[in-house]
Amino acid sequence: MSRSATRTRDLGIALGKASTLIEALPWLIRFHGSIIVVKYGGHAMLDAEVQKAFAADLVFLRYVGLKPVVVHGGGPQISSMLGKLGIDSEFRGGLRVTTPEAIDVVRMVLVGQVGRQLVGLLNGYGPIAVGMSGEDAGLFTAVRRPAFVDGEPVDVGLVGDVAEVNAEAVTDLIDAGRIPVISTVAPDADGVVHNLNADTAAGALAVALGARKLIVLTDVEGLYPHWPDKSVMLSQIDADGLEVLLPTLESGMVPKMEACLRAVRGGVPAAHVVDGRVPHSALLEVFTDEGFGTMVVPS
Ligand SMILES: Nc1ncnc2c1ncn2[C@@H]1O[C@H](COP(=O)(O)OP(=O)(O)O)[C@@H](O)[C@H]1O
Ligand SMILES: CC(=O)N[C@@H](CCC(=O)OP(=O)(O)O)C(=O)O
Repeated sequence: MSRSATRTRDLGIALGKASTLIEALPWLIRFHGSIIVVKYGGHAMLDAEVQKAFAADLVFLRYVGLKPVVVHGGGPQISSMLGKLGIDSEFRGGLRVTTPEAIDVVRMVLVGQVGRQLVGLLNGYGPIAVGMSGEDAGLFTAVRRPAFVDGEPVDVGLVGDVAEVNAEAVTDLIDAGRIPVISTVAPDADGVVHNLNADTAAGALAVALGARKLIVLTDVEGLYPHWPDKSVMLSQIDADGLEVLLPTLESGMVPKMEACLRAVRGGVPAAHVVDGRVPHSALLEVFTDEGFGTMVVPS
């Protein structure tokens, strides 16, 4: 190739990069300064390369002027540790049956293992991430909740809903330019530590922070209304429609869609369920308008 042909090709590549950057401008203007709560599910974090891409996305969002907050799960990681200790995992209505023996393992894995690992990945870019659990600075107060199976309440042990959020525990960190990374265990009013489903906690936190978006990264493309039939995926659903669909949903989708509903009913303009196995899915969700995953909007 001649030198001038090489130069023309290089200019073409450079212009392509500039156009990709400039395409993000409307979204940068729209979301500048906004809090975005990103729930990172345990199933979406099983691939090391995708985890690295997730960390890069979050740091990118922060440096272009958004305020990302991470709420992480760790269901498969907890089940794996319980298995090593000879304890079986049982889920009812999408929630782990949590015995006093299991809660210690849940806390150890979420706070001491998964949370630490994410903080480490983010801090590979500089001292920006701070890990905390619902126990820190009174972030969450839990209240014991049952699961619902076929519409009936079922006791699942030390499992909590979020009764109260001390939003300042997180906004102090955001104001200091940090990315909070939140593990979802929390004490109830008597100080007894409960296991909070991470979707549930992310929905409640998004409301308390007045977030602009809740993004739930999971291991499925979005919400399938006729699951396990995957012929139809909903790209958008409003709160009333979701409320009707909720009783028909099963397993992990129940707390996820309940959380999205809680978020939009509580004033969050949009909640998205997105395939976190796709590298850079968080970034793609913020900077594109093409209906990535399922978007829940207010009615
Ligand atoms: N209606 C549905 N649409 C999509 N996925 C569903 C549905 N019902 C159940 N699922 C299951 O829910 C899973 C996601 O929930 P979960 O395993 O708790 O993920 P996470 O670890 O991301 O919270 C999917 O992998 C899928 O198997
Ligand atoms: C009560 C309850 O089910 N808690 C969850 C907490 C972790 C979580 O939510 O993890 P994912 O987001 O990966 O599913 C559990 O023990 O598995």
